[in-house]
Amino acid sequence: MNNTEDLIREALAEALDLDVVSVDALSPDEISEAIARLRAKIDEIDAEIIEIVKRRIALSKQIQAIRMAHTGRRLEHSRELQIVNAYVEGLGRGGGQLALAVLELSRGRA
Ligand SMILES: O=C(O)C(=O)C[C@]1(C(=O)O)C=C[C@@H](O)C=C1
Repeated sequence: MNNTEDLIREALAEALDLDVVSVDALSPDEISEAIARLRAKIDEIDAEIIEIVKRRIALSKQIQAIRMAHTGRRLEHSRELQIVNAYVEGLGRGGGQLALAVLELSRGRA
């Protein structure tokens, strides 16, 4: 049994709430059901991500407004670098793209 097969079996077993799954024994409807259940979980996570990003944007705008009022500068490049590095550390190279997208949502185009 290779790793991919194990992964699929475990995913199906978890999604369908079964102890052991023989993948070959599942009907097309059961496979569709498993995918629908996994997608529902993804939808929940995406909704949470959207809420969290909205909270982040609000905080970022507060900081930007405060700094703008006190220094006349809205952005802080060194802080943005820290953030990009943290995302790369946490998620690998693609994390950097995500950080840039989050930053753009938070402060507009740099
Ligand atoms: O941390 C700050 O100083 C912010 O203004 C927030 C934030 C961000 O969204 O993370 C936004 C703009 C700055 O250039 C740096 C970071």
